[in-house]
Amino acid sequence: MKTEVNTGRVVTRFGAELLVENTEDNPDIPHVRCTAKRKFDTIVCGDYITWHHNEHGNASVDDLLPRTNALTRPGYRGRPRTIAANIDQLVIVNSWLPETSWDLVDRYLIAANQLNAEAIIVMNKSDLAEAHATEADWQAMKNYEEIGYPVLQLNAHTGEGIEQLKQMMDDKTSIFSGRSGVGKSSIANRILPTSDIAVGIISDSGEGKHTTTTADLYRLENKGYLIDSPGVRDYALGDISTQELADGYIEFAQYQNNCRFHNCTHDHEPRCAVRTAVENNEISKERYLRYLDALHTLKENSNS
Ligand SMILES: Nc1nc2c(ncn2[C@@H]2O[C@H](COP(=O)(O)OP(=O)(O)OP(=O)(O)O)[C@@H](O)[C@H]2O)c(=O)[nH]1
Ligand SMILES: [Zn+2]
Repeated sequence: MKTEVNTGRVVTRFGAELLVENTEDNPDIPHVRCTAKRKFDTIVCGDYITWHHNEHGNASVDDLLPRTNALTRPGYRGRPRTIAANIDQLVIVNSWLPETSWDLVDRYLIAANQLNAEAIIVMNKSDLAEAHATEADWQAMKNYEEIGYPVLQLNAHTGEGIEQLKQMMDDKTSIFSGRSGVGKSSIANRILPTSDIAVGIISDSGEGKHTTTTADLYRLENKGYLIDSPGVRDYALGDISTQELADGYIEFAQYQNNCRFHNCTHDHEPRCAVRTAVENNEISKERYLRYLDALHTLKENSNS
């Protein structure tokens, strides 16, 4: 008979074995290794679970608690596979070399909206801004701030902006996203208190090699977490509908109810309130044009 119910958060998984952070108040041990039955194969990094100790000094998973959201990737035969759960915030990392693609930033913002997560836009390599940032880039950054996204200038080499980013990650579970070479590892190294403590616990005990198919949960200062893995980092937006695309452009929301057609795609439809807002400079023309590009690509793909 079970005599106890404890709560925990999944740090990482190795097959049927989970490394779990003990989230009980004043825990006797900070981490516990739990075995999970087949029905819990879907449990991923970031999940909250309940667990109990069993006779042999080990522990078992009792239940998977409800998720606020889950990050998925196309897996076997394109079927979505969950890789991480309960993400509060996407930290979208960009740099000046490789240069920033505002299309990609928009796509991550759509993904954040889909996940119902917050988003921070980080511009790393501030030392290269003077040589590479154009007037249009500064305009784009200003526009993101105007519509409500924080934009942070950062330098992972000097540490500029790092404290501010750390504070923005307090009390939240974040992931870093962005293309290769923008500085995600460099920033993570500055933010993580010590490298990989938790994962060391399980791999030292000879539990086999850690695979990259799962993600890892890192505890930050002030009750924050970072979920990280190669799969999380190059997370890309999956198939979305035209409605989901428009929803990702959050500044359209206050206008779209005034469009003549309730299912207006804000393209060629007459009396489109979003287009009027663009003409009146209430919505950034550049972002609207990127929306139209994305819309047309989406329509082409659904026709092919
Ligand atoms: N000039 C400059 N270079 C930086 C800065 N931050 C990182 N770099 C350099 O950019 C390169 C890429 O940094 P990484 O941290 O490996 O980038 P990443 O995003 O983790 O790359 P992937 O692992 O490929 O996804 C390295 O040579 C870093 O030293 C910065 O603030 N300024
Ligand atoms: Zn419209």
